[in-house]
Parts: sequence; C-alpha cells; structure tokens
Amino acid sequence: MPRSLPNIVVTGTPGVGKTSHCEEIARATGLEHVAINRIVREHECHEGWDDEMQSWIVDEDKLLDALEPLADRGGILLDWHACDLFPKRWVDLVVVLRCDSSVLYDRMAARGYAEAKLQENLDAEIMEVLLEEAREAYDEEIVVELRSDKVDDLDENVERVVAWTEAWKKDQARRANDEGLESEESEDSNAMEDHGVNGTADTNG
Ligand SMILES: Nc1ncnc2c1ncn2[C@@H]1O[C@H](COP(=O)(O)OP(=O)(O)OP(=O)(O)O)[C@@H](O)[C@H]1O
Repeated sequence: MPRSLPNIVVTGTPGVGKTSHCEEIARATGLEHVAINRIVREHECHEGWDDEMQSWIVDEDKLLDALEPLADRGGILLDWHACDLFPKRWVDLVVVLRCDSSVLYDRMAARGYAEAKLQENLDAEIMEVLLEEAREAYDEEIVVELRSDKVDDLDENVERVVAWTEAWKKDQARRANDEGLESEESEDSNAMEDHGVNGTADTNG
C-alpha cells in the first residue's frame, strides 16, 4: 500500500542539530518526530547502557520491529546518529546534517560530554562517517547534505525540507490518481470484454 506521507531520516554526528531540525520540521509539516533514543528507552530495544559512550547498546532487530508500524503508515522523521539500519523501502529522503568541527566541539563541551565521546564524535564528523554511511545505504538522489552551523542554516534547511515534503505529497497524490484512473480504465475494458462489446467472440453468436 503506497504511503501518502513521506518518511524522512535526519541524521548526523551527535550535536549537529538533528533534534532542533526535527522539531521545527514537525511543527511546519505535521510529520511525527521519532527520536530513536526515546523509542529505544520506551520499548527497551537495548542490551544496557554504555557508560563510556553515554548511549544505549541498541538491539537493532527489536528497534526495527518497534518502528515498523510507524514506517509503514508513513509521515515520520527518524532522528538518529546512524541511518543504514533503516530499510530502503521505508525511506524517502535522508538529510545528513554537517557542522564545522570547532562549532561542534563547543556544542558538545557545553553539554558536558565525556572526553571519549567528544573525541570520537569529532573524528566521525571530520571523517564524514554519517555522510558516507548514508550514501552507501541509499540511492544517491535521496541523500542531501545540509550545513547546520548557525541558526540561519537551520531556518533555511527547514524551509527546504518543508518544500520538499509538499512536492512529495503532491507527486504521490498525482500518482495515486493516475493509478486509480488506469485501474478504472482496465476495469472498464474488462467489463466491455465481458459484455462482448470489444471482442469478436460474441459477434457471431
Ligand atoms: N543550526 C544551528 N545553529 C545554532 N545552534 C544549533 C543549530 N543546530 C543545533 N544547535 C544547538 O546545538 C545543540 C545541539 O542540538 P541538537 O540537540 O538539535 O543536536 P542533535 O544532533 O539532536 O544531538 P544528539 O544527537 O546528541 O541528540 C543545541 O543546543 C541546539 O540549540
């Protein structure tokens, strides 16, 4: 069953602005912000807490099971610092947020991140780990890289995603309409055949 609302993955290194973006996009589009950390906690899709990295050790199978009904329904913003576990069929757009490393350092330091986590995240941002992961997992044309260094970037990015969402919805509605017309046409032609209008079978009988 085709979805009438898109699913969007918003990904990037911790601190790049995924939550801020998802909250604004959700407000502007009505899509549902699905913070994976919350789902992991609420549905217990984990094998415990990693103290050093200050994050859950995620059980991906359980997580995907918990997300599947939402993804099938459509209209969700998946907010997480990884993306390649989400099946391709769920995903219509992947937004990879990028941030200047000194800006990111300041954001993480302000949050009091442990040194190990801070360093690993900075390295990941510099090495473009998330961008690479997204490009390997999904078709090139659905992966967009957006800067998130300043508030103006955030506003601009939200506007772009809102415009994309509107265009996607229109396109999907047009397709559904075209398919509906096609199936009506084929029903009509079957009906005509059934009644011998189009065929030759009945003409002699
Ligand atoms: N484009 C931006 N310009 C200025 N500040 C920003 C921008 N994006 C995010 N911030 C700020 O950076 C901090 C981290 O943002 P946010 O929580 O949205 O990041 P995140 O990627 O969701 O992090 P995490 O993965 O740890 O949840 C917040 O204080 C937020 O206000």
